[in-house]
Amino acid sequence: MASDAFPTRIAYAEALAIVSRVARGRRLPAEHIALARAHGRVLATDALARIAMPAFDNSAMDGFALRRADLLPGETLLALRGEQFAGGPAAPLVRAGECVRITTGAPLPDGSDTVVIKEHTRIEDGNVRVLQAPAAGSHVRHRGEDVRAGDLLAVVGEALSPARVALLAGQGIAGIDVARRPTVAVFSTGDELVEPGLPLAHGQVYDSNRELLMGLLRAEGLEPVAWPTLPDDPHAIESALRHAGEAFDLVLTCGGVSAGEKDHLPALLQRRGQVHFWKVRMRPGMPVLFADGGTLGPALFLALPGNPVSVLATWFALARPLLDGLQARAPRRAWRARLAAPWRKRHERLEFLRGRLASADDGTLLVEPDPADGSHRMRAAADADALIVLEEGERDYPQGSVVEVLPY
Ligand SMILES: Nc1nc2c(c(=O)[nH]1)N[C@H]1C(S)=C(S)[C@@H](COP(=O)(O)OP(=O)(O)OC[C@H]3O[C@@H](n4cnc5c(N)ncnc54)[C@H](O)[C@@H]3O)O[C@H]1N2
Ligand code: MOO
Repeated sequence: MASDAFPTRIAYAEALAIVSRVARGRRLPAEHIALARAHGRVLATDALARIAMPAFDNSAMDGFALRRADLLPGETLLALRGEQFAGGPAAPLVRAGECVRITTGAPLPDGSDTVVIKEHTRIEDGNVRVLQAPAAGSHVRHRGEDVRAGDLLAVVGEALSPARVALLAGQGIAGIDVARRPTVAVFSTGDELVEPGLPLAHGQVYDSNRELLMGLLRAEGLEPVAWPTLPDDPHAIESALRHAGEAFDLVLTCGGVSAGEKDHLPALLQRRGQVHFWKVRMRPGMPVLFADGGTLGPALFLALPGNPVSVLATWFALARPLLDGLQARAPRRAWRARLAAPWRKRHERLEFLRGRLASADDGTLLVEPDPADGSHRMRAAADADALIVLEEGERDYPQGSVVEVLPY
């Protein structure tokens, strides 16, 4: 291959491997941030438990802490020795024939081993009558039953869910190491594009891809920056991309990347950058191009085809894996579903078909393929909620075939 040659018309697996390799070489550094800002971020260091959880034996209910051995087969009258509220001062030792009023989450007083719920007691002259004896150890949450000190609580590469952040907060962890968030610039190109809200002239269309990309990026917790729509003018495109190429980790463009007379991006990125690949054997999204910025700046450039559904497909197929790779995010879970209707695939390329997910009565995940498979059919894509991945090569998929799905 000549030095300026690059892979073209490659298989999707090859494109994904290139994306992963490039991302590995461009891993974003870790940064230490407040846990309060860590939602959705990718963990850069394993998180170990500092303390046991619960940190002490405590009551699961409001009631009275007692010694189970004191209870008789029927009712039992116990002397009320004091109280133990959550966060309150320590109650006195519970001795034979005594009990202590306790609230949910309060430490179990020394000497007691069981809690009877309030509803199963009656106060009589300052004493407590236990009407129904609980089993030994009832309503006691034991120290360390959820977490032991030293346990691995969150693993490098994990995107922090609200529950995981809450677990770490419960450990008293106030700051954490995460991968720096990639910065992303979004461009749509095309003389035909008009901002929503303005009138349409002959042959014009509203720019819808920008909102699609901004929404997809924000759903990943990123804070992308959108440029005003670029005309099909090579100088304007070069100047804007150079600005973005200096300032962002990733420049995502859409449109102007196939074979038309006004498709300037491939020539620009070949001349100024270093192209990793152009054209992937997938549908939609075939003309996608991936490059290093070269003299346009240190950013990576992923140029998506302009057709709206191609943007959706190339986002899930390549852009999201690239952003995951930059943050060293662990592989996402793969989802599989059964086709709710048969599908005949009449072309060779790998296909990202739109479909609707549904749960069958027997618990099987089903996906209904949408026959409106044109890459301009945004209505069909919006009515759908998953991409169905159909492998390379022509093939009949009978109803019930198991396919990979990418929910969105
Ligand atoms: N001779 C060939 N023609 C085409 C090829 C090819 O290989 N040879 N590839 C086709 C495929 S597949 C696709 S996908 C498109 C991709 O072309 P571009 O990336 O150059 O995209 P455009 O031509 O700029 O636009 C395509 C289509 O999408 C509309 N569009 C573009 N941007 C937006 C936007 N921001 N919001 C809404 N709609 C947008 C645009 O008006 C066009 O209709 O090329 C095929 N042609
Ligand atoms: O590959 Mo294009 O993205 O099918 O319409």
